[in-house]
Amino acid sequence: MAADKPTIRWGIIATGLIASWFAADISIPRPDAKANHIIQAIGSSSYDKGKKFAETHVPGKSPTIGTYEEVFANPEVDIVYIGTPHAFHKQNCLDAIKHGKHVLCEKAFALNAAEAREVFEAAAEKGVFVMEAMWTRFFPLVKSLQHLLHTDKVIGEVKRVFCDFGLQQDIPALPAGSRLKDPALGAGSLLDIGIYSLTWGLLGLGQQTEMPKIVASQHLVDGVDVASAVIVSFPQGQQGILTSTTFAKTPRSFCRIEGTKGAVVVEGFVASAPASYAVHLDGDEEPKKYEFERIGKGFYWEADAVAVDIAAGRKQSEVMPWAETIRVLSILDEVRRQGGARFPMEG
Ligand SMILES: NC(=O)C1=CN([C@@H]2O[C@H](COP(=O)(O)OP(=O)(O)OC[C@H]3O[C@@H](n4cnc5c(N)ncnc54)[C@H](OP(=O)(O)O)[C@@H]3O)[C@@H](O)[C@H]2O)C=CC1
Ligand SMILES: O=C1OC[C@@H](O)[C@H](O)[C@H]1O
Repeated sequence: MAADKPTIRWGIIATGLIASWFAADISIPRPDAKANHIIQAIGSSSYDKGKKFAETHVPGKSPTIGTYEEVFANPEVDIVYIGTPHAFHKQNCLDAIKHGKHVLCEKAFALNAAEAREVFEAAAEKGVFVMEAMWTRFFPLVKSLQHLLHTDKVIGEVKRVFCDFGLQQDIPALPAGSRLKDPALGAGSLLDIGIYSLTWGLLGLGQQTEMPKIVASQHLVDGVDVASAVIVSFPQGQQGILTSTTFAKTPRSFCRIEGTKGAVVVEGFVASAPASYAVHLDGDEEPKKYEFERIGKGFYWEADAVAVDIAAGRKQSEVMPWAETIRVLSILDEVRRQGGARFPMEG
């Protein structure tokens, strides 16, 4: 373990898909890691699930297995990683914060902006670090793209971003308790995958912090949105045309950013770290391709950033600050207001 880097001890709550990806990824030895990551504790609804999770995804180590509450109360845990369904994020965050733990909570950070505000107020009062795990914002590809678009302005003024994310999930065929089907768990394509289209749209259009004008339409099946189409418009005329669906797997996902001098196409799956983007400048015969390598899936980029922020005493990330989580959720709130998707606990 490198002594010149911060060391952070994680408590992971939930043993589902994302928790398994996160645990495996931060355990990968990386020469360029910015932090040492220790998985200190696993919290689960079932001891057996926790034990199996540890054996499978944290092999050779012996994290403490317990309930969520035991993870929150564990003095050897610095930060709690929350990988539960959307509907539980607010309470899980509040419980962790109450025990003085830092928090990294999966996207979507909460069901709506009001819930997120409640969590950030609690974090500010307790003086702990909290961040939404919108890992996309930490990809080296995304950082490179933002620099190319907004610092070097290689394609001129960005005018439009098109982003679509489709995942084929046969929602009616899923079991009743699935987080993708049950509105009480925060189900719906918008919070699950539409949030990626929105993220690429906001990042592609620039660093605006204001709320855009929003026009949205959703298609609901049994109260769950299976398709969402959103147009965000900013005062200078920039527009994001941002869609998501669980009807079909759209061809490897898609993101195209158009400027006054050319366009950028992001190639690959926009929810996992894409491998490349291509810059098509007006008048050029061939696009210029920028390629990015990674090991594992790439969750360690956000985890490293969190560890570095905490070691520096910061309470928020500059890359995914509280105000941005609230802005994203406020946009999603408005999309659902226009589109009709409601969660039962919202009344
Ligand atoms: N960043 C990314 O790429 C991804 C992010 N996500 C996000 O991660 C979160 C979880 O998604 P995912 O891992 O796919 O979900 P899963 O359904 O695979 O896992 C959720 C886990 O939460 C726990 N849980 C607690 N209460 C319930 C309940 N009532 N019903 C179901 N599970 C419960 C369970 O763990 P236990 O029983 O051990 O307590 C369960 O295994 C979501 O916010 C999602 O948007 C998901 C996939 C990818
Ligand atoms: O964040 C996500 O990305 C990958 C998808 O499989 C998953 O449903 C979603 O939560």
